Amino acid sequence: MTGDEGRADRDEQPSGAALPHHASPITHHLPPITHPPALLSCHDLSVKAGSLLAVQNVSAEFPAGQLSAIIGPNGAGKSTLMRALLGLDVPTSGEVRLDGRPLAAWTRRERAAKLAYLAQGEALPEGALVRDVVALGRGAGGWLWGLLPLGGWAQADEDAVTQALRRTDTEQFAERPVQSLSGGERQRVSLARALAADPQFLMLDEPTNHLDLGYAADLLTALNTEAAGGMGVVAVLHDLTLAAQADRLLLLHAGRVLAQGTPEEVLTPANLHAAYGLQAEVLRHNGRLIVIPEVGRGK
Ligand SMILES: Nc1ncnc2c1ncn2[C@@H]1O[C@H](COP(=O)(O)OP(=O)(O)OP(=O)(O)O)[C@@H](O)[C@H]1O
Repeated sequence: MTGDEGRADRDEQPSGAALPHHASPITHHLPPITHPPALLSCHDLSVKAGSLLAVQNVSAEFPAGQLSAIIGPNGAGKSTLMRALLGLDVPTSGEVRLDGRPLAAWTRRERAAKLAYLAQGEALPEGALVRDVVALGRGAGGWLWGLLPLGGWAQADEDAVTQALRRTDTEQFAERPVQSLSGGERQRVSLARALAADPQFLMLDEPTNHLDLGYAADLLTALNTEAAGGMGVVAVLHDLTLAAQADRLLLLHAGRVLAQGTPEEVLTPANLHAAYGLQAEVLRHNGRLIVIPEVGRGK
């Protein structure tokens, strides 16, 4: 029995059994049960990439219901950190926790049901129809010969695929082969594939790469919508003005945390100089931050 079930039993009053006047229902004396919000976190995490210690002593929290962006210069360790958060790379020390429990203690199937991953520059299977690609996202239980879902295919799976197509505005492409789509449209199909799994956390590595400003903004809007709906969204982003619209930022430099917090706390000229070796102005416009790097004019 879970704690919740026990609580429900205790709260239930026998039907028709009137309480004496002086006695108030027992529920009045109990504090409301509060569940801690879902959290993906890492604690003093160090991870090797090849022979290099690419992530060093990183502690950070990625709450559900928020869009968190991991930023930092090339080679800072962003992708390595994300892979470790997903359990794809094993840490050399420290640990990742999902809902307070070490990630290593979750089964592969449990992890696959909770965490969805959109890898950097992910290729889609040429020749496949969009709807079939999105359906692959429902394969957390595994696929037989890569074709048949092991757990059977229920109406709930079909509905989740349709919902994912709608949430990413890709329903219009559902019956088209993926190779007929533009880069930005394919990226939204990849996102739909990840959302079809109905994950608790959505992890994306440079999802706005190769997207024009319009598609990039659409994608960020879609991620904000998912976060507002309660999903934990963690994205590696290079564009700092886009990243400034996340709820939280984690700034990495040479594998270590240089700063973390709100965009206002992290995107300071001093932090940007320390991370990127860059003189930059940070402006506020209509409540948003805009990062303007100083670019030399040449001679
Ligand atoms: N297999 C490997 N063998 C050796 N070094 C590696 C390997 N994979 C990554 N690295 C190094 O680890 C460091 C961190 O790489 P990582 O891909 O995590 O950085 P990143 O911040 O995601 O970079 P980028 O923004 O360029 O994608 C880099 O210096 C990279 O060269």
